[in-house]
Amino acid sequence: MAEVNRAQIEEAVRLILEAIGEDPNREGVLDTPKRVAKMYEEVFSGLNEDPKQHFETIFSEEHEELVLVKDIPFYSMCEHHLVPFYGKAHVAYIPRNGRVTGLSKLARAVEAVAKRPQLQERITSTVADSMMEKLEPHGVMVVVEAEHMCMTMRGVKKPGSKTITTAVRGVFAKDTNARAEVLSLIKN
Ligand SMILES: Nc1nc2c(ncn2[C@@H]2O[C@H](COP(=O)(O)OP(=O)(O)OP(=O)(O)O)[C@@H](O)[C@H]2O)c(=O)[nH]1
Ligand SMILES: [Zn+2]
Repeated sequence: MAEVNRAQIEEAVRLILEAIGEDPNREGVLDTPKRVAKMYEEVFSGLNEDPKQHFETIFSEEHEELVLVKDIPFYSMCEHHLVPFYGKAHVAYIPRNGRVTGLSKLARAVEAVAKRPQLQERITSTVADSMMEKLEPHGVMVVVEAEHMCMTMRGVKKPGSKTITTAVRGVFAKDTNARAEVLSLIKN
């Protein structure tokens, strides 16, 4: 995939500054195009990353029971408005055939998927599907809760409103108790 084109972003930001009626040569904003380009390179770095690559680390460990990493903070950018949405992701899975991955890899996958223009639903399902494909577990459950700045600072203006999305795969799709266990652990 193409790397971020910083010069092009700088040019675009200069144009935006001009278009909103700012003077792009004013001292305070002179370096803003450069700063924004650097920031976009950072916040969109996930475009160059396949979340599945993080699940190459597999330990052979006979634990065929729940693993949950909860309260993984993330920041993403809404693909409709390019403003942030952010919150927490909770990632659970039940390993199979000794295919246990590193705990940090669950957080790394969330990060890789979040750092792109995104929808909350797609973050949730992409993490779940990547884990299903690479770890072949009994099941995966991903819960994401977030606040969308496009709904708080503008538009409908509903600060404090939270969006919760879930993706359930494998055993979690069939077993209400398995889902309930994860939800109660997330709440406590
Ligand atoms: N499903 C989904 N919608 C999102 C997400 N982030 C932002 N949106 C919504 O995307 C929609 C875009 O709606 P449009 O009518 O095309 O754009 P808009 O006129 O700016 O909409 P308003 O936000 O209602 O002012 C809005 O309803 C946003 O709330 C997300 O992660 N998932
Ligand atoms: Zn938005």
